[in-house]
Amino acid sequence: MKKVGLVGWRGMVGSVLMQRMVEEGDFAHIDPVYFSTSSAGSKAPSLGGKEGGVLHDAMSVETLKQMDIIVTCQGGDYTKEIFPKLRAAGWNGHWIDAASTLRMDKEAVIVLDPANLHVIKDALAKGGKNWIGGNCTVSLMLMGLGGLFRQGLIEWVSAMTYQAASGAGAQNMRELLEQMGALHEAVKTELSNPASAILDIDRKVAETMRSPAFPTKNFRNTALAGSLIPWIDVAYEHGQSKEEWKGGAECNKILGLPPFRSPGSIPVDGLCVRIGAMRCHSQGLTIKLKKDVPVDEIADIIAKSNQWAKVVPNERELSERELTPAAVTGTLTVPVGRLHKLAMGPQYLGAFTVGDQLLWGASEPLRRMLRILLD
Ligand SMILES: NC(=O)C1=CN([C@@H]2O[C@H](COP(=O)(O)OP(=O)(O)OC[C@H]3O[C@@H](n4cnc5c(N)ncnc54)[C@H](OP(=O)(O)O)[C@@H]3O)[C@@H](O)[C@H]2O)C=CC1
Ligand SMILES: N[C@@H](CC(=O)OP(=O)(O)O)C(=O)O
Repeated sequence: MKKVGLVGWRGMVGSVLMQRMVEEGDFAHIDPVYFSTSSAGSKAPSLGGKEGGVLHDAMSVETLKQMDIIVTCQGGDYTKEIFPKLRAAGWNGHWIDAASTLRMDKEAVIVLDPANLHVIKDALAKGGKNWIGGNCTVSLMLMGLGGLFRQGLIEWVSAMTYQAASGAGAQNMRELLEQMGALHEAVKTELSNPASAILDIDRKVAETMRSPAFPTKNFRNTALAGSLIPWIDVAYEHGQSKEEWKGGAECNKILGLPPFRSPGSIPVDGLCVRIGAMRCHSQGLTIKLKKDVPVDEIADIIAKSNQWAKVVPNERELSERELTPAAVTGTLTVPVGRLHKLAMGPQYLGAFTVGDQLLWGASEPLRRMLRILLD
């Protein structure tokens, strides 16, 4: 049985991964070895009916070297420090990683098997060893629209995103809730009185979210609750944020197309915005099709692209009920709705999609890559 080193298993992404591995019976196929950057020597968890033993030092190249496969959700700094040392020490095992550090490396494949099994299989056949999970927004878009890409129907995509607090980390999810609580606290007396003036409530809410006492440390001194943040990650190039750049760069790499902005690649671009959802990213998509395809055919292609993509008819009640973070959170379903031709012409398609960014956006592609290596 393959020795699989698990690093970052107790973090937010790692915990979701462990939960999914238990649900899918993955532990039955591996000999799990747990690592920690902070508590080596302590008791490891026992998951999937397997005794975890003790935690090993995640910084020890000597111990890591004994693994056949390493799965890490520990983060980019860890990858930057440990991965080159491990390879330099001659380790030839498989490295499965949630962090973005290695994504654009020539040797690495960005894994999302429902969309790019062919790319994964090609790389495996050529001896590939580095398997990196994609950016959450990109993976979720491809889970929803994979069929249209696969059939070569897409000329370009503009993705306007509505990204959840979880993408910024566990502390940000907590801070969002603290902000919501602070806003409610500020007006709870007025709210309990149906006769109170809404503009007074609104004024108090605005004062509260602008107050220095409002909890904003994790969101870089900005309110998210009752507001939004129209910038995610660092500035990159061409006026894009890095999150926006990843849309084009990673999407093309995942699909095995030429590099973003080079001939033969598909332009993917748009604005990435943080909103007050907990862990589901949503995207409003404008898609230029290569030809005029009827909407019912498009819906059919999307519905058949994988078992998780689900078409929501373009109707008000169904969209309100099924095409929302509240409906999707904690599930693997990726609904795609609001499908209709836009006023720009018959080749322009509007769509809206939602997905859990801790599942398909982070942990699930890693878990599935592990199974591809094991099966
Ligand atoms: N957040 C996201 O949406 C996404 C994240 N990623 C990648 O995954 C990486 C990990 O992200 P995320 O899971 O959010 O990071 P976390 O901060 O939740 O966890 C990372 C590590 O922090 C340590 N840690 C310290 N204190 C705690 C605590 N109280 N509870 C749990 N862990 C703690 C753990 O390491 P130890 O046990 O060694 O102490 C843990 O493995 C990111 O850096 C990113 O590269 C990828 C896609 C999406
Ligand atoms: N940047 C994403 C989350 C994330 O971790 O992305 P990446 O895996 O590309 O670093 C967000 O903020 O929603």
